[in-house]
Amino acid sequence: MSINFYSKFFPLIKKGVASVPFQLRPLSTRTDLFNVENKSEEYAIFRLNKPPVNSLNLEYLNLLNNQLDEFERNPKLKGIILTSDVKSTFSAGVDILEMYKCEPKRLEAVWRAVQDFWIKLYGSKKIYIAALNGHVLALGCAIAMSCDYRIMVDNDKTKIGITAVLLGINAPSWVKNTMINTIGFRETEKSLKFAKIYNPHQALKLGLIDEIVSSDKLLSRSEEVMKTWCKIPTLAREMTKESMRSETLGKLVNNREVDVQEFITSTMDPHLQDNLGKYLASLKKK
Ligand SMILES: CC/C=C\CCC/C=C/C(=O)SCCNC(=O)CCNC(=O)[C@H](O)C(C)(C)COP(=O)(O)OP(=O)(O)OC[C@H]1O[C@@H](n2cnc3c(N)ncnc32)[C@H](O)[C@@H]1OP(=O)(O)O
Repeated sequence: MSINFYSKFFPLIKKGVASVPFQLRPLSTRTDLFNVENKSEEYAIFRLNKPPVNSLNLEYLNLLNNQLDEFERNPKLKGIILTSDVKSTFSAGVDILEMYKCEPKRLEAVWRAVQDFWIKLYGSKKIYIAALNGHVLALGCAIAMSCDYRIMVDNDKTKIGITAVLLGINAPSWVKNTMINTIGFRETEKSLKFAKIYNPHQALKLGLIDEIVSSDKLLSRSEEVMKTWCKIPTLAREMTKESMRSETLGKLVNNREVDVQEFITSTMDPHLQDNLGKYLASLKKK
């Protein structure tokens, strides 16, 4: 049986494979905002690099989405280690400036790009290992949870979690489902309702991350895990991933318009705008 989980949801990607042979692509890609280092034919390291906190605005999301497509087009590539070159932060989530005093058209484009990113990442048949070098907040946490495995630095000051509710935001159902699939229903309910933020040891206990290592070992340990996973029979691994994830994935893929409208309506609400303004000011005041 031929299986291509990703292209089931993105049929056009198949066309890309046909028209642009991957052998012609450069081995490594470097932009100002991220860096892809091909460690072997089988896996690459993908480093986010948008200081100060890898916040995700529309242009950045589009850039990252293109790179995820690029990975999918390479049939020899089995896995990607996703990490950050920004000191002490993996990602602080969506760029709050995209949500504050925003134009509905732009907000819609941002949210569609966020959906695309999650669908590509959660739905990828490749192995994604998150090497969490620093804070992992809000959408950053959803991204980490969408990877297959999470390794975090051993630093008590490093935070991971989703505090959307403090901003007056109800996390979308695909974020809730991703978290439920990671730490279970009860812990997700407590985590989201009470805006819980965890240090690495608390997160490990909960199953939100899988391992803690010292910062100097973060990449070497991630590569060790990746090499082990690359030895697993590919087709069986892909089929297992698909069978574990297709139901959750389908809930957003088949419901994108409702999710977009809910996000726009709730974000444009004056109370939420007021909260966002205060929150931004508090971040700047620090
Ligand atoms: C899963 C999604 C759930 C619901 C979906 C609803 C849609 C919303 C999704 C989101 O992701 S909203 C984003 C929420 N993110 C946060 O609340 C994180 C906020 N940031 C922080 O807590 C901290 O910045 C930090 C990541 C812990 C890093 O702390 P540090 O002390 O190192 O840096 P500092 O706070 O001084 O920040 C530096 C600089 O960056 C600005 N900043 C921080 N986060 C964001 C952000 N998300 N968007 C835009 N800008 C951000 C901050 O204001 C500082 O700016 P300045 O240098 O100009 O002062």
